[in-house]
Amino acid sequence: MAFFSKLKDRLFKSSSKLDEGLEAIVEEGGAVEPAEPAPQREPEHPQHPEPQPAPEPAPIPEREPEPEREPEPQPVPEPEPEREPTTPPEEPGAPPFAPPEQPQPDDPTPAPEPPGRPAPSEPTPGPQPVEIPGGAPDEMPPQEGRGLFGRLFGRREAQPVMRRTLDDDMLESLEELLIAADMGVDTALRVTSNMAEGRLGRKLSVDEIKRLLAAEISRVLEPVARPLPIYAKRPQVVLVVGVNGSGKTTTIGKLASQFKAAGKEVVIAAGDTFRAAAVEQLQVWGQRAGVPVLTAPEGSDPASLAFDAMARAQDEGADLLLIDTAGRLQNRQDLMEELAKIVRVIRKKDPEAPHNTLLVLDATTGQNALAQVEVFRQIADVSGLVMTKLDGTAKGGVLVALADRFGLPIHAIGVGEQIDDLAPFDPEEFAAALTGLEAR
Ligand SMILES: Nc1nc2c(ncn2[C@@H]2O[C@H](COP(=O)(O)OP(=O)(O)OP(=O)(O)O)[C@@H](O)[C@H]2O)c(=O)[nH]1
Repeated sequence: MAFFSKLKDRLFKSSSKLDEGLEAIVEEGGAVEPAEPAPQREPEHPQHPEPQPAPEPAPIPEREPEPEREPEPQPVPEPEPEREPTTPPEEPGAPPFAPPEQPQPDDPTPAPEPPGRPAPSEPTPGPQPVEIPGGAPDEMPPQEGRGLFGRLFGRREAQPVMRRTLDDDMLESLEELLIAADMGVDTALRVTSNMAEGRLGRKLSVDEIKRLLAAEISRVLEPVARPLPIYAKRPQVVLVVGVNGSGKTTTIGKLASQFKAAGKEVVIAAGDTFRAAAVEQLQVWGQRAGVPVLTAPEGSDPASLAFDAMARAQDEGADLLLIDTAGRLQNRQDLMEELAKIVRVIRKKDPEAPHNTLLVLDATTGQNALAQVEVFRQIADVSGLVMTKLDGTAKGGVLVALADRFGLPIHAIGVGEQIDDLAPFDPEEFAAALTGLEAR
């Protein structure tokens, strides 16, 4: 998958850190095992768990008559009000939105399975050992290392490989490595104890450890990997919150472009009226995407802009209204009041709005992202996360900690500044990239 290699290249810092750390751990107490007789055939995808085809984005079907749900009185939109979702658009760009939500407890109509993505798995009650995907890969030398006969007939020559016995010392080193990779203490402990479950005393190579680690990480991430749901509601109002510089404006620009490319009518409200530069930046994105950007004079009331934008989006029958907001956490009380006011006024137009409140987090802030989630959950009704700047940071592990701690849906990740550098969050892909496993 094209995005995988991009993600892997760009997560280089995180994966190389883990790579090097794992090698050091195995070398420290390991020994080179003599070559073993090799099995006859090499699996097609020795490097990846369950060699399945990569999940493909599903197309957005025409907005068609879907059974209207009876509006229910919902004073607080938590959990997310379930509406009829549509499905996501085709390539290009694999937009990070659209597969329908899983049925909510208050929804009498079960949502259809999201195409192209397995349903989020139930949280596993306790540690359950996962199979090392791909079997015993280190017995399999790379293609170049095989003799002509081996290559012709699928036989291969075994090569010696360094292995270390999984014991308490090694687990401790693994924990430290994961903590250093910004996974957080609790998550690192949970992941390593799951890795150890039923495997203490086993000799493991670096590659086997990577597979185990990737499988455990993937298991933590799976339940939260949910693309931004698209509702039949018009306009679907998406409020975008986050601290200054986290990537809100860029994310809105990317989303607007991708929605527009998928045939949706989008309106943007430049609600950060305190930063002229942010407004200009949004205007540039809007021009690029061919999406109107509503602005207001610097320092004016963002709530009144949001109200106007809502009115315009309704008048024009827009599918989506994306509202940018200020991220001045220095004065939390002000920001809380500002966001509350925005919500209050748009609810005059649609009592269920905003339909999504996206918190945009900058991966380079590492563990600080956890604190930001705590704060924004207090001041806004955060319904999902977007993590930006996963390119060029060694702190990608924080996403695993976020998933483990909050369980909030992670809709998309940003790995660059270009329009197509926002993609749906794929847990397996991410885990493989983070641990430095090869592409499937
Ligand atoms: N490398 C990289 N840079 C990003 C990504 N997303 C955003 N950026 C950059 O991060 C910087 C800040 O992004 P903005 O979108 O302006 O952030 P913001 O949250 O809107 O910031 P304010 O307007 O100050 O509130 C810009 O230079 C973006 O180009 C990403 O995924 N990767």
